[in-house]
Amino acid sequence: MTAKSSLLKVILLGDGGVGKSSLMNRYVTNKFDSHLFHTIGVEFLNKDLEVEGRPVTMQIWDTAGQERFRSLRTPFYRGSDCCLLTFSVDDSQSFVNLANWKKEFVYYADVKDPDGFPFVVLGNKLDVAERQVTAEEARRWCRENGDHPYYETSAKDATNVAAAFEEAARRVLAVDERAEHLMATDTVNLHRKSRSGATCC
Ligand SMILES: Nc1nc2c(ncn2[C@@H]2O[C@H](COP(=O)(O)OP(=O)(O)OP(=O)(O)O)[C@@H](O)[C@H]2O)c(=O)[nH]1
Ligand SMILES: [Mg+2]
Repeated sequence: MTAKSSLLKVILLGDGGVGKSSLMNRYVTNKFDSHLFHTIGVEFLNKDLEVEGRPVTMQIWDTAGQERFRSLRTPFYRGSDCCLLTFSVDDSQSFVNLANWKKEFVYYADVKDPDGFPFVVLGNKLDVAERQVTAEEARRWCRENGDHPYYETSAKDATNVAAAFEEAARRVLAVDERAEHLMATDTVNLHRKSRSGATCC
């Protein structure tokens, strides 16, 4: 009997033009289009994969990064299992804005435990020569803002794209496993005889 596939909702956030749609398209269809239009609102695509032997259906939500579409995208944050905070290594403002994106997500997704929530940070457009953000700067931000995994990607030549999305899935499954473990150890077994034989009442 094949194991049931877990459905994971993964959302891409980040400034307009950093490459969110391109990353989703590269990962799901393995295509790259250098003349993509700005996303309006949100779109999603599904991708089936296996993570550590477990079947997973990843529902990837791509959002409009432009400020004017904030009210169109924020209602879709709720219920996300992982958030991919995306910037472009050739655009320092998109890197500076990561903190705002994280704050916006935590607020509208109503995340109860931001420190325990799986974020993955993507520095896209690695193929572009003129960088404005160094890998060290980006890694330091990730370390200091929640110890998030960091991937430098290129939707154009596919560098690290699958690796970044697979890490997102691993992080979600790890959170689920931790929660299941806590549930299992927290539940009191009312039928088990107490070891010492002592009775409480
Ligand atoms: N060189 C290079 N260009 C890229 C890469 N990823 C995206 N682009 C280009 O950057 C532009 C913006 O990419 P999009 O994927 O539309 O960006 P977005 O984050 O979805 O933008 P919004 O929909 O406005 O939020 C497009 O012209 C892409 O072809 C990349 O890895 N390398
Ligand atoms: Mg887009």
